[in-house]
Amino acid sequence: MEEERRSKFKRICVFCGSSSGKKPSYQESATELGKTLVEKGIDLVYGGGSVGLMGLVSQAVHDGGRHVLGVIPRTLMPREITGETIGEVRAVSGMHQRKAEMARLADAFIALPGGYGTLEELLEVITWAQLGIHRKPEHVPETDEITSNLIWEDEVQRYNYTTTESAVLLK
Ligand SMILES: C/C(=C\CNc1ncnc2c1ncn2[C@@H]1O[C@H](COP(=O)(O)O)[C@@H](O)[C@H]1O)CO
Repeated sequence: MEEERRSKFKRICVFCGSSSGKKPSYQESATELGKTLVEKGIDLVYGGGSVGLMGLVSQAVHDGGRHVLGVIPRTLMPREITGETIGEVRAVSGMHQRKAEMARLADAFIALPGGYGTLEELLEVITWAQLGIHRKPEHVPETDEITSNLIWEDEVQRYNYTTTESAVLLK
């Protein structure tokens, strides 16, 4: 029974807002996602720190006893920027190295609501998947009205700026 609940993914990367936002259901789903990762025996890699939705997901994973790895550019390390860090922290030289490291370490990616940073991170891993640089799945929950509205899949596909195969990369 325990085995059945286990996921094939060992470590998932979560992209999400460094702000909590003002929609309580988004905050609740961040904590819920953290708990789901714990139930399925999945570790977390993320942008580090305890601010916003990032803090809620990572706290739930950490509280549940799974490994949390935050990848933080040295320039963002001061506590007033990222908040208290939990779990393991890996300092990297910059934003590009952070994204490369998160992508390398994760088996799959989930994006929760967020701003430009979240969207940029998500679009990069989708683009890399489209180019065949990796074959790791990306997922945006349907309840996320922000990101799912911004991923204009239907339009991009309608005007032939992506293939049918690439349009379904986002599951
Ligand atoms: C700008 C301020 C705090 C930012 N602190 C961050 N700490 C850690 N990681 C961050 C931070 N800001 C962006 N990130 C990365 O981008 C994603 C969130 O960006 P968004 O624009 O908030 O959606 C997240 O996944 C991180 O990897 C002080 O106000």
